Amino acid sequence: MAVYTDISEVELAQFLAGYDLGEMMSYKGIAEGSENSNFYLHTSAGTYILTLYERRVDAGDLPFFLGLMQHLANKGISCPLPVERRDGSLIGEIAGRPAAIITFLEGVWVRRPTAAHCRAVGEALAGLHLAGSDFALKRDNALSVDGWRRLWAQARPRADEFEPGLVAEIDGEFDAFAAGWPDDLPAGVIHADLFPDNVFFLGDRLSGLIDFYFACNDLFAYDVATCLNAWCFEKDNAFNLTKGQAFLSGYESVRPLQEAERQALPLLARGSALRFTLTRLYDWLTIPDGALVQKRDPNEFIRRLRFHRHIGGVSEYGLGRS
Ligand SMILES: Nc1ncnc2c1ncn2[C@@H]1O[C@H](COP(=O)(O)OP(=O)(O)OP(=O)(O)O)[C@@H](O)[C@H]1O
Ligand SMILES: N[C@@H](CCO)C(=O)O
Repeated sequence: MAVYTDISEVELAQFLAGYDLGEMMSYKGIAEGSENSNFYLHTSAGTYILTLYERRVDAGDLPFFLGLMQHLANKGISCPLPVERRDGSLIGEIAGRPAAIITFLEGVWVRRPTAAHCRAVGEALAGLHLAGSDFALKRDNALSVDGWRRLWAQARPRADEFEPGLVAEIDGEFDAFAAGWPDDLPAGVIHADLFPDNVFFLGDRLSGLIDFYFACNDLFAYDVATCLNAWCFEKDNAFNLTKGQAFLSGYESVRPLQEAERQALPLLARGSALRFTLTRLYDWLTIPDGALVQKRDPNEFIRRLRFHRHIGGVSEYGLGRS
């Protein structure tokens, strides 16, 4: 599910009066996604996505997210283009929530990515990093080490209910980050959540990137690490070297990694695995059973975290292998 806020036809008609999108023909809630409320919107001008921004999105960040999509789309990245309102702004309000309309992208997300998909995602991620380099707005990563500490403070008292011993294990992770989290690697605009459900394909061809609502300024290699976690592990949580190699060689075909970025990958991948462990654990502990929201399993990322903690060297990700 992701329709937290329902809207009436009357509310929608009033909202659409702020746009040059012709007559409303139909709209329908979208079940997928977990953060915001999304609707397919058909008007006489075409098909669009209407998003109402919910709990994790700070309205003050919307100019960054929507401006970034506009910037990237203008640079040829296939991502949704926010539709301007009659007054030139990108953000309106419906049902008491900030809301925007963005263009509809063709394609489907792949449930079982192949190495070819992973390679295409690597190329697209590097393309995004380059295209974002001259985007004027800045946004700190609210879900980096300090943000993880805040989430952990809330989840920690009950974390051993999820898995006995988790409190001690995750406390230990924070010690590792305090000792060595890098801050001097190449940085810029990152997507920060480029999971399979945020990448559309038409066959093997990548047709678009969506969901820029965690985008921020941070290390490029952290985004690489997140994609290794999101794309290159199997359903049994085993790392797939062929996919790792395909993803990394796709990325490096557009933007080669510096040696310091390569060497930082195990720690960055641990941090990224912790980030998704913590948001999932927080949701697991706070979303009531029976709520319509789909809860994602923290265990998948606890397992990834353990994998990265014990990795012997970056060749185990497929770097430096031909
Ligand atoms: N521009 C678009 N074109 C086509 N479909 C879209 C577009 N944007 C969103 N969707 C559809 O809406 C769904 C949810 O979108 P999105 O991933 O942005 O939501 P979210 O609530 O932020 O989810 P997440 O849990 O991934 O953060 C997508 O899986 C897709 O089916
Ligand atoms: N992609 C995230 C959800 C949005 O942050 C996850 O799989 O936990």
